[in-house]
Amino acid sequence: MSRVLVLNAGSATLKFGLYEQDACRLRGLVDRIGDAPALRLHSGEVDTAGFAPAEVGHAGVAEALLDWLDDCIGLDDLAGVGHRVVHGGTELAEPVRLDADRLTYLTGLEPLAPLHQPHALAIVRDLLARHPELPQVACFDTAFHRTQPRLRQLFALPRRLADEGVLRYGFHGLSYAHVARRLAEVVGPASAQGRVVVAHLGQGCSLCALEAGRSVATSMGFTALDGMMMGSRCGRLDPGVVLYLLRERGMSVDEVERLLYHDSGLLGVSGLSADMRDLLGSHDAHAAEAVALFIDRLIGEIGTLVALLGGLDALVFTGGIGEHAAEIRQRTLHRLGWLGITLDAPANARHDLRIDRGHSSVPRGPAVAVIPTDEEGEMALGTRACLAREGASFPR
Ligand SMILES: Nc1ncnc2c1ncn2[C@@H]1O[C@H](COP(=O)(O)OP(=O)(O)O)[C@@H](O)[C@H]1O
Ligand SMILES: CC(=O)OP(=O)(O)O
Ligand SMILES: [Mg+2]
Repeated sequence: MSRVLVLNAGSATLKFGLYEQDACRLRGLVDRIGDAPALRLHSGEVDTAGFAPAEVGHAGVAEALLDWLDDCIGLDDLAGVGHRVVHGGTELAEPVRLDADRLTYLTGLEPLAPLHQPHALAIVRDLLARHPELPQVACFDTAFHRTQPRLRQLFALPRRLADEGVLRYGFHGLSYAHVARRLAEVVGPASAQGRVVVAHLGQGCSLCALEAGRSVATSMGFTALDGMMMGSRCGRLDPGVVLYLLRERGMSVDEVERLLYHDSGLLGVSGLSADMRDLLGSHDAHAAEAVALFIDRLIGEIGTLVALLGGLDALVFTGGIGEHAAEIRQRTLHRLGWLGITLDAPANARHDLRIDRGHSSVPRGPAVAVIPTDEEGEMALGTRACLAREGASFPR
């Protein structure tokens, strides 16, 4: 039976899935990297006792996971391994087999995604050393957005920089591709082909405008720092702030990078936590302000994309916060009544697939949906398609 393993090196977690044909056979993640790494399987098993020591960081955790997978499932006889590599730059816009040239190209993009790209590529190299014959495939967050019109990819910077690749790329494309795949079933074929805004709200947060199921605009840009406020990233920021910190505060480039990627967002404003659950459960005034800012920024991002789309047929929430935080959805939707949105509060509290009132009675206003994301499932599809296309010894 041909089996594909997928690995998703996110900013805070390392997720994996083992797929046999289209069925997921084993799924899990390592979280609390850098603190107390624990391996958790979706079946409920948890290995916290010495899975990997706290001090090993991303590379050590990946090594421990590969050891575990080697023992547990035998990596050698897989048809291939798919990796989430967030940045594919201008050249790579669909899943590709990894070879030395492509690895070099993708390594050159590491500064554009410092929380993700280096970790994913370190795993590729580790696997290459262990199992040189094993086909490895990169699946890109940026790929889904490469269909965007040129205007949406441009910064208002001198033209030569755009020619050199300083463009808005957008991220979370694997998540958006999965949502686009499920849209028709959840909101109906007409709305799915219409003007749709998807809010991916996890550790990283971004929004995407879809027309006929294709990305036409998104909130993230050159890097995964732009747009929506996130767990520990600032999102959209006046670039003058960066100049001020560098020149007037004498901060180094590394210190500013740390501030923007690790110390900002929900964590920076609350002073407490990057985790939305902690903030929603807190009575602290700064936690409340961080949540209020998150909602205000979310409404602004939705408004921008609705304006670019010229209207709204469906709004979709996904990602850890989008799927599980009913309070965030309710407080956001409460302020979007002007769009004709109606909220079915009990459905929202239950995290139903459809949470607008138009669903149960006469259709009215845009559909509002909660669609659980599945980046790993999307990567499994992309990896198989790539292996078939690129003529690997597939299926084995
Ligand atoms: N029940 C919940 N209520 C509020 N927030 C939640 C809930 N479950 C998960 N989250 C939030 O989702 C975020 C993680 O999202 P996720 O998509 O899993 O992250 P990642 O980007 O690492 O894949 C965290 O901020 C977490 O607090
Ligand atoms: C691109 C990005 O921000 O990803 P994540 O949400 O996994 O951090
Ligand atoms: Mg994520």
